[in-house]
Amino acid sequence: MYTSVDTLIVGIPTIRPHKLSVTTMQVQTLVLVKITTEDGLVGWGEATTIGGLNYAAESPESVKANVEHYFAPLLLQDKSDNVAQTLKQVNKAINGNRFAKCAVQTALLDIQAQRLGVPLSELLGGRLRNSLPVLWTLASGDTDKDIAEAQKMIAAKRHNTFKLKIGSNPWQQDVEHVIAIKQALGKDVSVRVDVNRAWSEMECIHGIQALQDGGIDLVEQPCAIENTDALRRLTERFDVAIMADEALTGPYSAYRVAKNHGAHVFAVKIAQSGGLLEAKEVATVAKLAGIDLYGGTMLEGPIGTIASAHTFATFENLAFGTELFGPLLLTEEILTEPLQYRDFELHLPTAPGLGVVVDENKIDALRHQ
Ligand SMILES: O=C(O)C[C@H]1C=CC(=O)O1
Ligand SMILES: [Mn+2]
Repeated sequence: MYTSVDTLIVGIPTIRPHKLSVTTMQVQTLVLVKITTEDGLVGWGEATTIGGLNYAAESPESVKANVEHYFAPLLLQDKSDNVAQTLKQVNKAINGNRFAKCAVQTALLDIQAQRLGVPLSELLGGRLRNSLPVLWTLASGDTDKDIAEAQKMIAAKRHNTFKLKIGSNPWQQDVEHVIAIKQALGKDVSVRVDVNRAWSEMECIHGIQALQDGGIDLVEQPCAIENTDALRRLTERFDVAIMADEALTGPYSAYRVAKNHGAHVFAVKIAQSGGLLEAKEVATVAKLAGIDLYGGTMLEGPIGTIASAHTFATFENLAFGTELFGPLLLTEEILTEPLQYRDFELHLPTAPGLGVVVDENKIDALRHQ
């Protein structure tokens, strides 16, 4: 029933350099998976990462190679007409490759939801909200530019919560930058930081204390991915919310962190979780352990972003909102109608499946491979 599986790599310049501790992005490389069926349905998924292999263990090129060589043959010979069984087969036959699995699962669920005539969120348990709060990440690397950018976003009613990417300078310098921005924006604007695992445990102790004293609301993945013991100790030590991000690589890792209450908040990402269904499992683990939720991004374009939105719209608890701003960081639109951002929120579409229409001519023009 599946007649083709294509993986497209699309490069889109960002609106400004986006500086993280692991890389500085000038271009985002979207990885899109397109699956077609015998009866003419088309499903889309996305497996975008950040900075090649700088952020995670899958690159755009590895996703493309593995989808073409391993996922596609499985799907093309699948006659089951049963998505759950197809996904089970894929998970049984293929180890790892969570980003690729997420893109393939998204496309299959997009097709299934279109076939049933319902928005994708309905296959994931149903929507508890039709729009999601979206913060903006300030990452120009310059304090004054970041303040001006934040003020512009507040005035335009686009974002009123900000995350600062830190960790590439000595911690004292980064903390000074954060506190200057917090002071300029005032007490009603929530400011959070993402250290992207750059600090040692001692740097975490000093840096987080200063951030907590300066009125920062949340500290994301301050220490090494594997050092979940340090993350737990920081969670016990501080009142400011400590969030696990890169440490979460699907339901099992979520369970291991949750078991010891190793974070106050989980950043749930569909790609890191290995799919939308697995992201739901991560959210359930968090709920059972009394851990709050935040809807994370791999800075995907509109397809991964709206797939994430369908998933996060089903979460009971979304105490820290989302960061589903990826498409707004890009200079080119690849949908015929852009995603709807207004009044500080992303509004979900109501059409069947993902509910978006991909502009394939635009993609052809931007494609690398
Ligand atoms: O959270 C991350 O680590 C990755 C990403 C999310 C927002 C952003 O600017 O970078
Ligand atoms: Mn993060």
